[in-house]
Amino acid sequence: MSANESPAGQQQTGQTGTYDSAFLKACRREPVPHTPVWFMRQAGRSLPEFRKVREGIPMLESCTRPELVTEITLQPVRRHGVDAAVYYSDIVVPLKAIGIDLDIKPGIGPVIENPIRSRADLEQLRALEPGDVSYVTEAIGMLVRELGTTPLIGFAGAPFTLASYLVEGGPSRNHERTKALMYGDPQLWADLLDRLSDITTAFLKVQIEAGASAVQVFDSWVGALAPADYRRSVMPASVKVFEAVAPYGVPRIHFGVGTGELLGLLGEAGADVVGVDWRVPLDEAARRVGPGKALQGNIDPAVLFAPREAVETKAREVLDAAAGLEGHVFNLGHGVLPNTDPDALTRLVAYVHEQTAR
Ligand SMILES: Cc1c2[nH]c(c1CCC(=O)O)Cc1[nH]c(c(CCC(=O)O)c1C)Cc1[nH]c(c(CCC(=O)O)c1C)Cc1[nH]c(c(C)c1CCC(=O)O)C2
Repeated sequence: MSANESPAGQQQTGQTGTYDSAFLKACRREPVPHTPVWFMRQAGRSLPEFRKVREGIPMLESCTRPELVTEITLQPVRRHGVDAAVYYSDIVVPLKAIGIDLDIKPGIGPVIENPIRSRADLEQLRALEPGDVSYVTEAIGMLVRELGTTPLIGFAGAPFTLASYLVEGGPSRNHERTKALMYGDPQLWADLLDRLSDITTAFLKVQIEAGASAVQVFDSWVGALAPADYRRSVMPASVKVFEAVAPYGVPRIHFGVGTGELLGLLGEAGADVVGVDWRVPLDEAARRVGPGKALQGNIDPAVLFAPREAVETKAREVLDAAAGLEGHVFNLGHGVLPNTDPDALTRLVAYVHEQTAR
């Protein structure tokens, strides 16, 4: 039995040697040698070595170059000693790959040339074929060889968060056009989310088949919804994604921001691990999510700008709140902010490892 096989001998992942890693054990709610740590947006602008290799290369182009993707994905693993790598890409990469005219504008985010607001617009959303993102398969192949026993997390945007970009045409504070479509034309909305769930699923499958050891679904903006609306108009599409990737047996993480009132439903949607932002302490989050799930989180990313002692006090609070959990993956409550001092992240990883060594 190789290290990436379960006791039953079932092949769990294409990435050899990661099965016994602290990160995957925590996701499976098994005892761990230390609490595993990784950071959302760990690969990116907070690192000088990232800015150096990305110089002059637009974001979306960088995602199509396997050697560059491999280097950027490895940078935070080398520097911080995190317990998992997160694949360098973006939630809009599969949309670009099926021919949607979009760009990622520095300092703004994804901007869509022809937003989707009518039934005719829906035709822009064709199915994603693995061949559309062959660079992802190639990059993950290179990465899993380089990473050894460090697991690689693949990811995709959840249907609601992708829909918000597509309908608004770009980032939005209030998601008003998105909600207008959701309330005003429920059938078109349902069809839109259903197509997006197939694209999200296809993108996750490519990453798992290439060797990713876990996947995270980012529903970053879903906290804008009331629970009843989430349950009726969004949850079915997310459930479909989690069910479709379940047979692979890799842990599925489900993350959103401002989801205090939605945590129970996020748990119900089917993931193995629920990501929690900094607004709800993890012990309370565990009560809301219910049994049988690991939790991920949840230090406020802005805390990293405070002096070391304050960061450690906050990290200690997170660890204390997590003490009774079935499984805990330490993370921020949202992505690393661009101006974060990388050394503060390195120190935080060391602190969590040292405080939780068993
Ligand atoms: C909502 C969302 C997006 N993209 C993503 C999400 C979900 C996570 C979240 O909630 O923060 C996911 C994402 N985007 C990126 C990653 C890389 C992997 C990692 O986490 O390290 C991940 C996981 C790279 C990126 N994605 C982006 C950058 C920066 C752009 C650049 O370097 O040119 C990176 C490194 C751009 C992007 N792409 C998006 C935004 C809002 C932005 C920021 C715009 C800006 O402030 O410049 C859409």
